[in-house]
Amino acid sequence: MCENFEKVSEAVPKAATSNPYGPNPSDFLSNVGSFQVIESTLREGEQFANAFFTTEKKIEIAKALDDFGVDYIELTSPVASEQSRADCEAICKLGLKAKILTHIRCHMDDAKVAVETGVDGVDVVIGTSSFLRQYSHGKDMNYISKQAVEVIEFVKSKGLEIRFSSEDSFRSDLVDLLNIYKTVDKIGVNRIGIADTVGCANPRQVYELVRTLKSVISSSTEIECHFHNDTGCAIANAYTALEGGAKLIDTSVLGIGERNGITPLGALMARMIVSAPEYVKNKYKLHKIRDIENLVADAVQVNIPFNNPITGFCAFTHKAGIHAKAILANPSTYEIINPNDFGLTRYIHFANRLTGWNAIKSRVDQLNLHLTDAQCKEVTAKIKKLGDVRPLNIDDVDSIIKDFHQEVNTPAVTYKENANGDADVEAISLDGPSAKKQKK
Ligand SMILES: CC(=O)SCCNC(=O)CCNC(=O)[C@H](O)C(C)(C)COP(=O)(O)OP(=O)(O)OC[C@H]1O[C@@H](n2cnc3c(N)ncnc32)[C@H](O)[C@@H]1OP(=O)(O)O
Ligand SMILES: O=C(O)CCC(=O)C(=O)O
Ligand SMILES: [Mg+2]
Repeated sequence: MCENFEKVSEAVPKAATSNPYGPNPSDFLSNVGSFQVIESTLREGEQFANAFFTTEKKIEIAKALDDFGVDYIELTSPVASEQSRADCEAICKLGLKAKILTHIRCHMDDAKVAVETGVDGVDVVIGTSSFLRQYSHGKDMNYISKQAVEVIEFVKSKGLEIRFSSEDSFRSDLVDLLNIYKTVDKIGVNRIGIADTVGCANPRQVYELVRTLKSVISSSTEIECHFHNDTGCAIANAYTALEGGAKLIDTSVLGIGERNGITPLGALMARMIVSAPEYVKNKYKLHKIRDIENLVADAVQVNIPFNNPITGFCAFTHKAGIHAKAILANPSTYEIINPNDFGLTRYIHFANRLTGWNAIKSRVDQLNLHLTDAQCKEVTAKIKKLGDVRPLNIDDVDSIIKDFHQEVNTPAVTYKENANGDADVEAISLDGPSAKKQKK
Protein backbone atom coordinates (compact mmCIF):
# COMPACT_ATOMS: atom_id res chain seq x y z
CA MET A 1 0.00 0.00 0.00
CA CYS A 2 2.83 2.39 0.90
CA GLU A 3 4.50 1.61 -2.39
CA ASN A 4 1.33 2.49 -4.33
CA PHE A 5 0.94 5.67 -2.38
CA GLU A 6 4.45 6.77 -3.32
CA LYS A 7 3.76 6.10 -6.99
CA VAL A 8 0.62 8.20 -6.79
CA SER A 9 2.47 11.05 -5.11
CA GLU A 10 5.23 11.01 -7.71
CA ALA A 11 2.73 11.29 -10.54
CA VAL A 12 0.99 14.33 -9.09
CA PRO A 13 2.36 17.77 -9.96
CA LYS A 14 3.78 19.67 -6.99
CA ALA A 15 1.32 22.54 -7.35
CA ALA A 16 -1.58 20.14 -6.96
CA THR A 17 -0.25 18.54 -3.80
CA SER A 18 0.71 21.80 -2.13
CA ASN A 19 -2.79 23.29 -2.32
CA PRO A 20 -5.07 21.70 0.28
CA TYR A 21 -8.14 22.87 -1.65
CA GLY A 22 -6.83 21.58 -4.96
CA PRO A 23 -7.70 18.46 -6.89
CA ASN A 24 -7.60 15.28 -4.86
CA PRO A 25 -4.12 13.97 -5.68
CA SER A 26 -5.26 10.39 -5.91
CA ASP A 27 -8.05 11.21 -8.34
CA PHE A 28 -6.76 10.88 -11.88
CA LEU A 29 -10.17 11.43 -13.46
CA SER A 30 -10.57 14.88 -11.97
CA ASN A 31 -10.57 17.83 -14.37
CA VAL A 32 -10.52 20.45 -11.61
CA GLY A 33 -7.13 21.64 -12.84
CA SER A 34 -7.96 21.50 -16.56
CA PHE A 35 -11.64 22.46 -16.93
CA GLN A 36 -13.14 24.43 -19.80
CA VAL A 37 -16.02 26.90 -19.97
CA ILE A 38 -18.91 26.83 -22.41
CA GLU A 39 -20.26 30.33 -21.95
CA SER A 40 -23.99 30.41 -22.60
CA THR A 41 -25.00 33.98 -21.75
CA LEU A 42 -25.99 34.37 -25.39
CA ARG A 43 -28.09 31.18 -25.32
CA GLU A 44 -29.24 30.15 -21.83
CA GLY A 45 -28.83 33.77 -20.75
CA GLU A 46 -31.16 34.92 -23.50
CA GLN A 47 -33.80 32.73 -21.85
CA PHE A 48 -33.62 34.96 -18.73
CA ALA A 49 -36.88 36.82 -18.18
CA ASN A 50 -35.37 40.29 -18.66
CA ALA A 51 -33.04 39.50 -21.54
CA PHE A 52 -33.29 41.23 -24.88
CA PHE A 53 -29.96 41.54 -26.62
CA THR A 54 -29.58 43.66 -29.73
CA THR A 55 -27.10 42.45 -32.32
CA GLU A 56 -24.63 45.10 -31.15
CA LYS A 57 -25.01 44.02 -27.52
CA LYS A 58 -24.52 40.35 -28.43
CA ILE A 59 -21.34 41.25 -30.29
CA GLU A 60 -20.09 43.33 -27.36
CA ILE A 61 -20.80 40.48 -24.93
CA ALA A 62 -19.25 37.86 -27.22
CA LYS A 63 -16.07 39.95 -27.60
CA ALA A 64 -15.85 40.51 -23.84
CA LEU A 65 -16.24 36.80 -23.11
CA ASP A 66 -13.67 35.95 -25.75
CA ASP A 67 -11.23 38.44 -24.29
CA PHE A 68 -11.85 36.98 -20.83
CA GLY A 69 -10.72 33.62 -22.19
CA VAL A 70 -13.76 31.33 -22.33
CA ASP A 71 -13.28 28.24 -24.49
CA TYR A 72 -16.68 28.22 -26.18
CA ILE A 73 -19.50 30.69 -26.71
CA GLU A 74 -22.92 29.11 -27.14
CA LEU A 75 -25.57 30.98 -29.11
CA THR A 76 -29.33 30.74 -29.33
CA SER A 77 -30.73 28.39 -31.94
CA PRO A 78 -30.80 29.96 -35.40
CA VAL A 79 -34.32 28.60 -35.86
CA ALA A 80 -35.61 30.65 -32.92
CA SER A 81 -36.09 33.69 -35.15
CA GLU A 82 -34.73 35.34 -38.27
CA GLN A 83 -32.68 37.79 -36.20
CA SER A 84 -31.30 34.94 -34.05
CA ARG A 85 -29.95 33.30 -37.20
CA ALA A 86 -28.49 36.57 -38.51
CA ASP A 87 -26.87 37.31 -35.13
CA CYS A 88 -25.38 33.83 -35.03
CA GLU A 89 -23.84 34.39 -38.46
CA ALA A 90 -22.56 37.83 -37.45
CA ILE A 91 -20.83 36.46 -34.34
CA CYS A 92 -19.27 33.61 -36.33
CA LYS A 93 -17.73 36.21 -38.64
CA LEU A 94 -15.98 38.05 -35.77
CA GLY A 95 -13.03 35.66 -35.88
CA LEU A 96 -12.95 35.18 -32.11
CA LYS A 97 -10.51 32.82 -30.42
CA ALA A 98 -13.37 31.06 -28.61
CA LYS A 99 -15.18 28.40 -30.61
CA ILE A 100 -18.73 29.34 -31.49
CA LEU A 101 -21.55 26.88 -30.92
CA THR A 102 -25.23 26.97 -31.49
CA HIS A 103 -27.82 25.02 -29.56
CA ILE A 104 -30.58 23.11 -31.34
CA ARG A 105 -33.31 20.55 -30.86
CA CYS A 106 -32.54 17.01 -31.95
CA HIS A 107 -34.18 17.49 -35.31
CA MET A 108 -32.87 17.56 -38.87
CA ASP A 109 -34.78 20.78 -39.66
CA ASP A 110 -32.81 22.61 -36.96
CA ALA A 111 -29.54 20.89 -37.83
CA LYS A 112 -29.75 21.89 -41.49
CA VAL A 113 -30.08 25.56 -40.55
CA ALA A 114 -27.41 25.38 -37.84
CA VAL A 115 -24.65 23.99 -40.06
CA GLU A 116 -25.08 26.87 -42.52
CA THR A 117 -24.46 29.61 -39.95
CA GLY A 118 -20.68 29.33 -39.79
CA VAL A 119 -20.51 27.87 -36.27
CA ASP A 120 -17.63 25.67 -35.15
CA GLY A 121 -19.95 23.20 -33.51
CA VAL A 122 -23.52 22.28 -32.72
CA ASP A 123 -24.97 21.41 -29.33
CA VAL A 124 -27.90 19.06 -29.75
CA VAL A 125 -30.36 18.43 -26.95
CA ILE A 126 -33.43 16.31 -26.35
CA GLY A 127 -35.36 15.56 -23.19
CA THR A 128 -35.04 12.00 -21.92
CA SER A 129 -37.02 12.14 -18.66
CA SER A 130 -40.54 10.74 -18.66
CA PHE A 131 -41.83 14.28 -17.99
CA LEU A 132 -40.29 15.65 -21.16
CA ARG A 133 -40.94 12.57 -23.25
CA GLN A 134 -44.61 12.74 -22.32
CA TYR A 135 -45.29 16.48 -22.17
CA SER A 136 -42.63 18.14 -24.33
CA HIS A 137 -41.76 16.30 -27.52
CA GLY A 138 -43.73 13.09 -26.99
CA LYS A 139 -41.06 10.76 -28.41
CA ASP A 140 -39.88 7.42 -26.97
CA MET A 141 -36.26 6.39 -26.42
CA ASN A 142 -36.09 4.41 -29.68
CA TYR A 143 -37.18 7.41 -31.69
CA ILE A 144 -34.75 9.64 -29.77
CA SER A 145 -31.92 7.26 -30.46
CA LYS A 146 -32.59 7.11 -34.22
CA GLN A 147 -33.07 10.85 -34.45
CA ALA A 148 -29.86 11.47 -32.51
CA VAL A 149 -27.81 9.25 -34.81
CA GLU A 150 -29.17 10.98 -37.92
CA VAL A 151 -28.55 14.49 -36.60
CA ILE A 152 -25.07 13.68 -35.25
CA GLU A 153 -23.95 12.03 -38.49
CA PHE A 154 -25.24 14.96 -40.49
CA VAL A 155 -23.45 17.58 -38.36
CA LYS A 156 -20.23 15.55 -38.43
CA SER A 157 -20.45 15.22 -42.20
CA LYS A 158 -20.15 19.01 -42.32
CA GLY A 159 -16.89 18.86 -40.38
CA LEU A 160 -18.32 20.51 -37.28
CA GLU A 161 -17.95 19.66 -33.60
CA ILE A 162 -20.96 17.90 -32.15
CA ARG A 163 -22.31 17.52 -28.67
CA PHE A 164 -25.31 15.42 -27.73
CA SER A 165 -27.12 16.12 -24.49
CA SER A 166 -30.03 14.60 -22.63
CA GLU A 167 -32.25 17.30 -21.18
CA ASP A 168 -33.47 16.65 -17.61
CA SER A 169 -30.79 13.98 -17.18
CA PHE A 170 -31.20 13.68 -13.42
CA ARG A 171 -34.86 12.72 -13.68
CA SER A 172 -34.19 10.31 -16.55
CA ASP A 173 -33.98 6.58 -16.17
CA LEU A 174 -30.33 5.61 -15.75
CA VAL A 175 -30.59 2.67 -18.13
CA ASP A 176 -32.11 4.92 -20.80
CA LEU A 177 -29.34 7.43 -20.26
CA LEU A 178 -26.51 4.92 -20.46
CA ASN A 179 -28.01 3.39 -23.59
CA ILE A 180 -28.40 6.66 -25.44
CA TYR A 181 -24.93 7.85 -24.46
CA LYS A 182 -23.38 4.55 -25.50
CA THR A 183 -25.17 4.82 -28.84
CA VAL A 184 -23.96 8.35 -29.58
CA ASP A 185 -20.49 7.62 -28.25
CA LYS A 186 -20.21 4.64 -30.60
CA ILE A 187 -20.85 6.77 -33.67
CA GLY A 188 -18.52 9.43 -32.27
CA VAL A 189 -19.27 12.78 -30.67
CA ASN A 190 -16.91 15.39 -29.28
CA ARG A 191 -18.89 15.76 -26.09
CA ILE A 192 -21.85 14.35 -24.33
CA GLY A 193 -23.83 16.67 -22.11
CA ILE A 194 -25.74 16.10 -18.93
CA ALA A 195 -28.23 18.72 -17.89
CA ASP A 196 -29.84 19.36 -14.53
CA THR A 197 -32.64 21.18 -16.26
CA VAL A 198 -34.79 21.69 -13.17
CA GLY A 199 -31.97 22.15 -10.64
CA CYS A 200 -32.89 19.05 -8.64
CA ALA A 201 -29.48 17.37 -8.43
CA ASN A 202 -27.15 17.42 -5.45
CA PRO A 203 -23.36 17.21 -5.64
CA ARG A 204 -23.18 13.54 -4.65
CA GLN A 205 -25.66 12.58 -7.38
CA VAL A 206 -23.69 14.61 -9.89
CA TYR A 207 -20.43 12.95 -8.93
CA GLU A 208 -21.96 9.51 -9.21
CA LEU A 209 -23.60 10.13 -12.58
CA VAL A 210 -20.43 11.59 -14.07
CA ARG A 211 -18.38 8.67 -12.77
CA THR A 212 -20.86 6.17 -14.15
CA LEU A 213 -20.88 7.84 -17.55
CA LYS A 214 -17.10 7.96 -17.61
CA SER A 215 -17.08 4.21 -17.22
CA VAL A 216 -19.28 3.59 -20.29
CA ILE A 217 -18.05 6.16 -22.83
CA SER A 218 -14.74 6.22 -24.66
CA SER A 219 -11.92 8.21 -23.13
CA SER A 220 -11.84 10.63 -26.09
CA THR A 221 -15.44 11.79 -25.46
CA GLU A 222 -15.59 14.66 -23.01
CA ILE A 223 -18.44 15.28 -20.59
CA GLU A 224 -20.10 18.69 -20.46
CA CYS A 225 -22.44 19.69 -17.64
CA HIS A 226 -25.27 22.18 -17.35
CA PHE A 227 -26.64 22.97 -13.90
CA HIS A 228 -29.68 25.02 -13.01
CA ASN A 229 -29.70 26.79 -9.68
CA ASP A 230 -33.26 26.25 -8.43
CA THR A 231 -32.00 24.66 -5.21
CA GLY A 232 -28.79 26.70 -4.98
CA CYS A 233 -26.48 23.83 -5.98
CA ALA A 234 -25.31 25.03 -9.40
CA ILE A 235 -21.77 25.96 -8.36
CA ALA A 236 -21.23 22.99 -6.06
CA ASN A 237 -22.60 20.67 -8.73
CA ALA A 238 -20.25 22.13 -11.32
CA TYR A 239 -17.32 21.56 -9.02
CA THR A 240 -18.19 17.96 -8.19
CA ALA A 241 -18.83 17.27 -11.87
CA LEU A 242 -15.24 18.32 -12.58
CA GLU A 243 -14.02 16.20 -9.68
CA GLY A 244 -15.88 13.27 -11.17
CA GLY A 245 -14.20 13.74 -14.53
CA ALA A 246 -16.45 16.10 -16.48
CA LYS A 247 -14.37 18.54 -18.54
CA LEU A 248 -16.69 21.39 -19.48
CA ILE A 249 -19.11 23.53 -17.51
CA ASP A 250 -21.89 25.64 -18.99
CA THR A 251 -22.01 29.11 -17.45
CA SER A 252 -23.67 32.43 -17.97
CA VAL A 253 -22.68 35.84 -16.69
CA LEU A 254 -24.36 36.35 -13.29
CA GLY A 255 -25.99 32.96 -13.87
CA ILE A 256 -28.81 34.41 -15.97
CA GLY A 257 -31.09 31.89 -17.67
CA GLU A 258 -34.47 30.21 -17.40
CA ARG A 259 -36.06 30.85 -13.98
CA ASN A 260 -33.20 31.70 -11.58
CA GLY A 261 -30.57 30.52 -14.05
CA ILE A 262 -27.44 28.37 -14.10
CA THR A 263 -23.86 28.25 -12.81
CA PRO A 264 -22.57 31.85 -12.88
CA LEU A 265 -19.28 32.47 -14.68
CA GLY A 266 -17.87 34.71 -11.92
CA ALA A 267 -18.86 32.38 -9.10
CA LEU A 268 -17.35 29.43 -10.93
CA MET A 269 -14.10 31.39 -11.18
CA ALA A 270 -14.28 32.05 -7.43
CA ARG A 271 -14.68 28.34 -6.76
CA MET A 272 -11.98 27.28 -9.19
CA ILE A 273 -9.30 29.84 -8.26
CA VAL A 274 -9.27 28.28 -4.81
CA SER A 275 -8.84 24.78 -6.17
CA ALA A 276 -6.65 25.36 -9.21
CA PRO A 277 -5.10 28.83 -8.72
CA GLU A 278 -2.33 28.74 -11.30
CA TYR A 279 -4.52 27.23 -14.00
CA VAL A 280 -7.29 29.77 -13.46
CA LYS A 281 -4.97 32.79 -13.18
CA ASN A 282 -3.04 31.85 -16.31
CA LYS A 283 -6.07 31.03 -18.42
CA TYR A 284 -8.64 33.70 -17.64
CA LYS A 285 -8.37 37.49 -17.48
CA LEU A 286 -9.91 37.58 -14.03
CA HIS A 287 -9.66 41.33 -13.63
CA LYS A 288 -12.23 41.66 -16.45
CA ILE A 289 -14.97 39.85 -14.57
CA ARG A 290 -16.38 42.98 -12.97
CA ASP A 291 -16.70 44.79 -16.31
CA ILE A 292 -18.31 41.75 -17.93
CA GLU A 293 -20.83 41.44 -15.11
CA ASN A 294 -21.61 45.15 -15.28
CA LEU A 295 -22.04 44.90 -19.05
CA VAL A 296 -24.56 42.07 -18.76
CA ALA A 297 -26.28 43.43 -15.64
CA ASP A 298 -26.81 46.67 -17.50
CA ALA A 299 -28.07 44.90 -20.62
CA VAL A 300 -30.67 42.90 -18.69
CA GLN A 301 -31.40 45.65 -16.16
CA VAL A 302 -30.49 43.94 -12.93
CA ASN A 303 -28.15 44.89 -10.10
CA ILE A 304 -25.13 42.83 -9.15
CA PRO A 305 -26.37 40.91 -6.06
CA PHE A 306 -24.84 42.21 -2.79
CA ASN A 307 -23.60 38.72 -1.95
CA ASN A 308 -22.25 37.86 -5.38
CA PRO A 309 -18.93 36.01 -5.15
CA ILE A 310 -16.08 38.39 -6.09
CA THR A 311 -18.12 41.39 -7.21
CA GLY A 312 -20.86 41.70 -4.59
CA PHE A 313 -20.34 45.12 -3.00
CA CYS A 314 -19.26 43.55 0.29
CA ALA A 315 -17.43 40.48 -1.07
CA PHE A 316 -14.15 41.74 0.37
CA THR A 317 -15.44 43.88 3.24
CA HIS A 318 -14.46 42.89 6.77
CA LYS A 319 -16.47 44.29 9.63
CA ALA A 320 -16.28 42.67 13.07
CA GLY A 321 -13.32 43.72 15.20
CA ILE A 322 -11.90 40.21 15.53
CA HIS A 323 -11.88 39.83 11.75
CA ALA A 324 -10.51 43.30 11.11
CA LYS A 325 -7.57 42.85 13.48
CA ALA A 326 -6.55 39.55 11.89
CA ILE A 327 -7.07 40.81 8.33
CA LEU A 328 -4.80 43.77 9.06
CA ALA A 329 -2.15 41.36 10.29
CA ASN A 330 -2.56 38.86 7.43
CA PRO A 331 -5.45 38.90 4.89
CA SER A 332 -5.37 35.12 4.54
CA THR A 333 -6.84 34.81 8.03
CA TYR A 334 -10.32 35.60 6.75
CA GLU A 335 -9.96 35.57 2.96
CA ILE A 336 -9.68 32.49 0.79
CA ILE A 337 -9.63 34.63 -2.35
CA ASN A 338 -7.25 37.52 -2.88
CA PRO A 339 -9.26 40.45 -4.30
CA ASN A 340 -6.14 41.66 -6.15
CA ASP A 341 -6.38 38.59 -8.41
CA PHE A 342 -9.61 40.12 -9.72
CA GLY A 343 -8.30 43.68 -9.82
CA LEU A 344 -10.24 44.52 -6.65
CA THR A 345 -9.34 45.69 -3.16
CA ARG A 346 -10.44 44.71 0.32
CA TYR A 347 -12.13 47.11 2.70
CA ILE A 348 -12.22 47.24 6.47
CA HIS A 349 -15.51 48.56 7.80
CA PHE A 350 -14.82 50.47 11.02
CA ALA A 351 -17.88 52.72 11.32
CA ASN A 352 -20.00 50.45 13.51
CA ARG A 353 -20.32 49.19 17.07
CA LEU A 354 -18.68 45.85 16.26
CA THR A 355 -15.40 47.57 15.47
CA GLY A 356 -12.30 47.10 17.61
CA TRP A 357 -9.39 49.29 18.53
CA ASN A 358 -7.06 47.69 15.98
CA ALA A 359 -9.33 48.78 13.12
CA ILE A 360 -9.62 52.25 14.64
CA LYS A 361 -5.87 52.48 15.05
CA SER A 362 -5.51 51.63 11.37
CA ARG A 363 -7.95 54.44 10.53
CA VAL A 364 -6.02 56.85 12.76
CA ASP A 365 -2.88 55.94 10.82
CA GLN A 366 -4.71 56.45 7.52
CA LEU A 367 -5.71 59.93 8.73
CA ASN A 368 -2.06 60.53 9.49
CA LEU A 369 -2.82 61.24 13.14
CA HIS A 370 -0.92 59.95 16.13
CA LEU A 371 -2.60 58.31 19.09
CA THR A 372 -1.20 55.81 21.55
CA ASP A 373 -2.77 52.35 21.80
CA ALA A 374 -4.46 53.41 25.02
CA GLN A 375 -5.87 56.47 23.29
CA CYS A 376 -7.10 54.35 20.38
CA LYS A 377 -8.94 52.15 22.86
CA GLU A 378 -10.48 55.21 24.46
CA VAL A 379 -11.67 56.62 21.13
CA THR A 380 -12.99 53.17 20.13
CA ALA A 381 -15.18 53.21 23.25
CA LYS A 382 -16.64 56.55 22.12
CA ILE A 383 -17.33 55.15 18.64
CA LYS A 384 -19.08 52.10 20.10
CA LYS A 385 -21.16 54.34 22.34
CA LEU A 386 -22.47 56.32 19.37
CA GLY A 387 -22.76 53.10 17.35
CA ASP A 388 -25.17 51.80 19.97
CA VAL A 389 -27.47 54.73 19.28
CA ARG A 390 -27.51 54.86 15.48
CA PRO A 391 -25.82 53.58 12.32
CA LEU A 392 -22.51 55.34 11.74
CA ASN A 393 -20.77 56.50 8.63
CA ILE A 394 -17.13 57.19 7.98
CA ASP A 395 -17.54 60.91 8.66
CA ASP A 396 -18.98 60.16 12.11
CA VAL A 397 -15.97 58.07 13.01
CA ASP A 398 -13.48 60.47 11.52
CA SER A 399 -15.06 63.36 13.46
CA ILE A 400 -14.88 61.41 16.72
CA ILE A 401 -11.24 60.54 16.03
CA LYS A 402 -10.29 64.09 15.03
CA ASP A 403 -12.08 65.69 18.00
CA PHE A 404 -10.44 63.25 20.33
CA HIS A 405 -7.07 63.85 18.74
CA GLN A 406 -7.46 67.58 19.13
CA GLU A 407 -8.56 67.17 22.72
CA VAL A 408 -5.56 65.09 23.73
CA ASN A 409 -3.21 67.35 21.86
CA THR A 410 -4.49 70.56 23.35
CA PRO A 411 -2.05 71.57 26.08
CA ALA A 412 -3.42 71.47 29.62
CA VAL A 413 -2.60 74.74 31.29
CA THR A 414 -2.66 75.24 35.04
CA TYR A 415 -2.61 78.67 36.62
CA LYS A 416 -1.69 80.17 39.93
CA GLU A 417 -2.71 83.46 41.34
CA ASN A 418 0.00 86.19 41.48
CA ALA A 419 0.43 88.99 43.99
CA ASN A 420 -1.95 91.23 42.03
CA GLY A 421 -4.65 88.62 42.20
CA ASP A 422 -4.24 87.77 38.46
CA ALA A 423 -3.75 84.27 37.03
CA ASP A 424 -0.24 83.28 35.99
CA VAL A 425 0.53 80.14 34.00
CA GLU A 426 1.90 77.54 36.34
CA ALA A 427 2.36 74.52 34.02
CA ILE A 428 1.60 73.22 30.52
CA SER A 429 1.21 69.50 29.91
CA LEU A 430 0.03 67.13 27.19
CA ASP A 431 -0.96 64.20 29.27
CA GLY A 432 -4.28 62.92 28.12
CA PRO A 433 -7.80 63.73 27.07
CA SER A 434 -8.77 65.11 30.44
CA ALA A 435 -5.86 67.54 30.41
CA LYS A 436 -7.96 70.50 29.30
CA LYS A 437 -10.27 70.02 32.22
CA GLN A 438 -7.48 70.80 34.67
CA LYS A 439 -7.77 74.47 33.79
CA LYS A 440 -8.78 76.26 37.00
C1 LIG B 1 -33.95 23.25 -21.57
C2 LIG B 1 -33.68 24.24 -22.66
O1 LIG B 1 -33.40 25.34 -22.34
S1 LIG B 1 -33.72 23.70 -24.26
C3 LIG B 1 -33.46 25.15 -25.22
C4 LIG B 1 -34.64 26.03 -25.25
N1 LIG B 1 -34.48 26.93 -26.34
C5 LIG B 1 -35.47 27.32 -27.09
O2 LIG B 1 -36.62 26.93 -26.88
C6 LIG B 1 -35.09 28.23 -28.21
C7 LIG B 1 -36.22 29.17 -28.54
N2 LIG B 1 -37.36 28.42 -29.02
C8 LIG B 1 -38.11 28.78 -30.04
O3 LIG B 1 -37.92 29.80 -30.67
C9 LIG B 1 -39.23 27.86 -30.40
O4 LIG B 1 -39.60 27.07 -29.27
C10 LIG B 1 -38.81 26.90 -31.56
C11 LIG B 1 -38.55 27.73 -32.82
C12 LIG B 1 -37.56 26.10 -31.21
C13 LIG B 1 -39.93 25.91 -31.83
O5 LIG B 1 -41.10 26.67 -31.97
P1 LIG B 1 -42.52 26.01 -32.32
O6 LIG B 1 -42.38 25.12 -33.50
O7 LIG B 1 -43.48 27.12 -32.43
O8 LIG B 1 -42.86 25.03 -31.09
P2 LIG B 1 -43.05 25.30 -29.57
O9 LIG B 1 -42.00 26.19 -29.06
O10 LIG B 1 -44.44 25.72 -29.27
O11 LIG B 1 -42.89 23.82 -28.97
C14 LIG B 1 -41.66 23.16 -29.00
C15 LIG B 1 -41.60 22.17 -30.15
O12 LIG B 1 -40.32 21.54 -30.19
C16 LIG B 1 -40.45 20.12 -30.01
N3 LIG B 1 -39.31 19.75 -29.20
C17 LIG B 1 -39.07 20.16 -27.94
N4 LIG B 1 -37.87 19.73 -27.56
C18 LIG B 1 -37.35 19.09 -28.61
C19 LIG B 1 -36.12 18.46 -28.80
N5 LIG B 1 -35.19 18.51 -27.86
N6 LIG B 1 -35.87 17.86 -29.98
C20 LIG B 1 -36.82 17.88 -30.95
N7 LIG B 1 -38.00 18.51 -30.82
C21 LIG B 1 -38.26 19.08 -29.64
C22 LIG B 1 -41.81 19.94 -29.35
O13 LIG B 1 -42.35 18.69 -29.62
C23 LIG B 1 -42.61 21.05 -30.01
O14 LIG B 1 -42.95 20.66 -31.30
P3 LIG B 1 -44.51 20.43 -31.72
O15 LIG B 1 -45.21 21.69 -31.49
O16 LIG B 1 -44.44 20.02 -33.13
O17 LIG B 1 -44.97 19.33 -30.80
O1 LIG C 1 -28.18 21.42 -23.89
C1 LIG C 1 -28.02 21.19 -22.70
O2 LIG C 1 -27.22 20.38 -22.28
C2 LIG C 1 -28.79 21.96 -21.68
C3 LIG C 1 -30.07 22.49 -22.16
C4 LIG C 1 -30.69 23.32 -21.09
O3 LIG C 1 -30.59 24.53 -21.11
C5 LIG C 1 -31.24 22.66 -19.93
O4 LIG C 1 -31.48 21.47 -19.97
O5 LIG C 1 -31.48 23.36 -18.94
MG1 LIG D 1 -30.80 25.38 -19.19
